[in-house]
Parts: sequence; structure tokens; C-alpha cells
Amino acid sequence: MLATTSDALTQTPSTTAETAARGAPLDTTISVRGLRKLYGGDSDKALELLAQGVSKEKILESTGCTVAIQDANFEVRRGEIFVIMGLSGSGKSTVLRCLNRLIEPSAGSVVVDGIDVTRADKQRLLEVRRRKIAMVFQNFGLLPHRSLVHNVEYGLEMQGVEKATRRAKALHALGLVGLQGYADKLPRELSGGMQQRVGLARALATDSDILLMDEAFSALDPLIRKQMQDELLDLQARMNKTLVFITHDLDEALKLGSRIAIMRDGAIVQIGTPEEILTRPANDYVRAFIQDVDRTRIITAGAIAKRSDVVIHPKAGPALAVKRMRELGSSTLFVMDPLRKFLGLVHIEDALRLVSENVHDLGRIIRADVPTTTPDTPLAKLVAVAASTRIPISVVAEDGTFQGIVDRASLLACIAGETR
Ligand SMILES: Nc1ncnc2c1ncn2[C@@H]1O[C@H](COP(=O)(O)OP(=O)(O)OP(=O)(O)O)[C@@H](O)[C@H]1O
Repeated sequence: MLATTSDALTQTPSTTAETAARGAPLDTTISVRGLRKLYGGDSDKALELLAQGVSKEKILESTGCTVAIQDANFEVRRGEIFVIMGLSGSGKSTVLRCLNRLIEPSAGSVVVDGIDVTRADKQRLLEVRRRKIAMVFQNFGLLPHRSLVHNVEYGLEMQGVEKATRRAKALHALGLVGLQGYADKLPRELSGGMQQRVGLARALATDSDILLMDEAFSALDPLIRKQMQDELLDLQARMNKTLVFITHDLDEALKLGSRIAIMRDGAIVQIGTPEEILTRPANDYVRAFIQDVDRTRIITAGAIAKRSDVVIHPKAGPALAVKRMRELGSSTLFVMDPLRKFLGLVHIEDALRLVSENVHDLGRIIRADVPTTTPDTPLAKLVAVAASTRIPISVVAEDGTFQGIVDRASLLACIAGETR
């Protein structure tokens, strides 16, 4: 496990005024507009053809330019894990490296916390790279003859941090990734997973708010990879960094991503939360991509809960309850008070009995002992519950408010891969 810290690396003061002035939402930390990258050949001519909608293949033929990014537009929100996913050659690494201008964009803008990186002079760009954006590479990028603590200190040396402070920060960062006690080892004495932790520690030690991670876990074997993913999520929850994470692995993207951008042939074809991508794929390409995913692990009760129709207020009375159930063709109604607090359900037979006994208090027949779940529960966890009862499962938030119901039909539709 990565160690807990009480003094998590602090965020630099936000430049919200600057950001707002540029028209981006306040919680945006990276804003990418009209980004294009062409490699080789006559790029002016190629950009012109690209603007005219000419295909990548034709552009390569007539100008010798490879179009790596066509026209990327996206925002990364502060504190999220923004995953860029796509097959090999789709342009992921190029996009990532344009964010800190390790690769020079051919057109478009990248604004990081109000700083237009694409127009920054050399000095400003160096500052951004040293203090705002750190990078974690797939092949770890460690210096083989330096001890781990010296490797982690490297970025701080570049920042000009004096020796005692950088040693303290490096040791602290090694502790964060669970490598306390390994400070004096050499990289070759560590496993791949441990080496990648050092890569991560080096990025964390710089205090950068933004971490760019390029296929950071792809070189690790599956078990270690899964462990590192869990630990990254844990670390992220405690440190509130902003992460841009590149992967070609859909499962990894779905597991880590607050939002995912799916790339194809240099273009972003969809940006959405894992649930949005699974429930509302933008086109056939995305649909084909996600077809084998176990959707019930990702989609939550809250996402498919039916919110309307099925509720009644406790004061409504049994006659109205019976009428509503007949209109809906349902044998149950879910009762919530005026503050949306969930009270339970009423059954049609009980309501009919009250009507025949001329009793008006619906409260007497509310059944509180019914299956409930929280909105963030993955559907996979509800399958057994749904199989053991005919009553729909009530989705109730932690504060007791009623969010809707999940019935067997919508659960089965989701398991069968039907998108809504
Ligand atoms: N230095 C370069 N010179 C010419 N073409 C390049 C260069 N770097 C990348 N490309 C091309 O740009 C396109 C996008 O490459 P990029 O490496 O960004 O894709 P990727 O999605 O990150 O792929 P991978 O997962 O294999 O790293 C590809 O067609 C690639 O061949």
C-alpha cells in the first residue's frame, strides 16, 4: 500500500482569475483548443488541406505529412484523472507531449492554469515543466547509476532546490509510494513495479499539480499493474492532483478515468465518464470497442435508476395510491416524504385493504424492510439481490434521499449490453 500522508503535496495557488478571463470553466486546469500536429513534409500546405476536410491519407500522399492530431479539443478539470485512450498510432502520446510542448504543436492552443503554453517563451515553458507539470514514463526513465533517492531528487535539482530540502522531499515522496527504506538502492535492484513507483515518486516530489502519465503501467505484469492502478486511485483520492493518463487498455481506462477521451486516427471521437461511454457510445467505433466489457462492473445503480412515476407521498392516501398503481400497471409504489427521504414501499393489496376498510392513513402499510442500495453500487453487486426478490431495488443516497429504483428488466438489459 502507498503510505498515508498528513501533509499531502500542496496545490499551487489557483489562477482562477486568469483562467476565467480566458473563458474556460473555473475548475478547468488544462484547456486544449484546435490542437493539430503534423509530422514531416510541407506542414503549411497540409494544415490548409486539413482545414478543407481532406483525408489523412490524401494529405500524406500530396504533402508527405503524417497527420498525428487532427483537431483536438478538450478540457481537463482540476483533480480528475483524464484518460486518453486509443489504439496504437491513434495520437495519444503526441497529444500528451503537446501539453508540455515536449512536442511542438502545428496549430491550436494549450492553456495550463491560465498560461498559454503554446505561446510561452523558453523561460516560461521551463518553469511550467519544472513546477506545474511532471511526467511519468512507461519505461520508468530512471538514471541507472543513481540511487533511488538521487533519482527522485533529480527533478528538484532541476528546480534549483537546495540539498537538504530536496533530500527531505525525496524521502517523503518515496514514503508516499511505499518505498521507505529503499532510498539507497539502485534501480536494477528493484522489480518493474517498484521502479515505476520511483518514477511516480519523482513526479510527486516536484509538487507539480499536474501529472502526465504515458502508458505508465503498460510494462508491468498484470497483477502488479492492477495493484498499481489501485494505489494510484488511492493516492489520487488523498492528494487531489490532476492526472492525464494515456493507455491503450480499455479496462484500465474504465477503472482509472474520471473521464475518458477516445482517440481514433488523430481525432477524439468521444469524451465522457466511463458510464457515459458504456451507456451512450458516440458511434459504431466506440460501440465496437466496448462490446466485450463487463458493463455491470462499471455502470452503477444511480446511472440506471428510474426516477419518476413510481413514487408517492405518505399523505396521498390509499385510494390515490391504488389509482396510480393501476395507471402504471405496477403492484408497488415507493414512498418518500416531502424532503425526498425514502420511507419504504406500499403494495397494491395492502392499499386495496385500506380502501375497503375506509382507512386513509397510508403510513400504516408502508413496508420499510425492502431491498435498497446506494447510487454508486456497481450493478454486478445487485444481480444476486435482484434474483432473490421480485421487488425492484430502491436506490437511496447516504443521506437517505430516494434516487429511484432498479428493476429486473433494466438490470437484465444492462447485462445483455443494451445501451439506453
Ligand atoms: N516523430 C515522428 N515522426 C513522424 N511520425 C510520427 C512521429 N511520432 C509519431 N508519429 C506518427 O503520428 C501518429 C500518432 O503517433 P502517436 O505515437 O502519438 O500515437 P499513440 O496513440 O501514442 O501510439 P502508441 O500507443 O503506439 O504509442 C502515428 O501515425 C505515428 O506514426
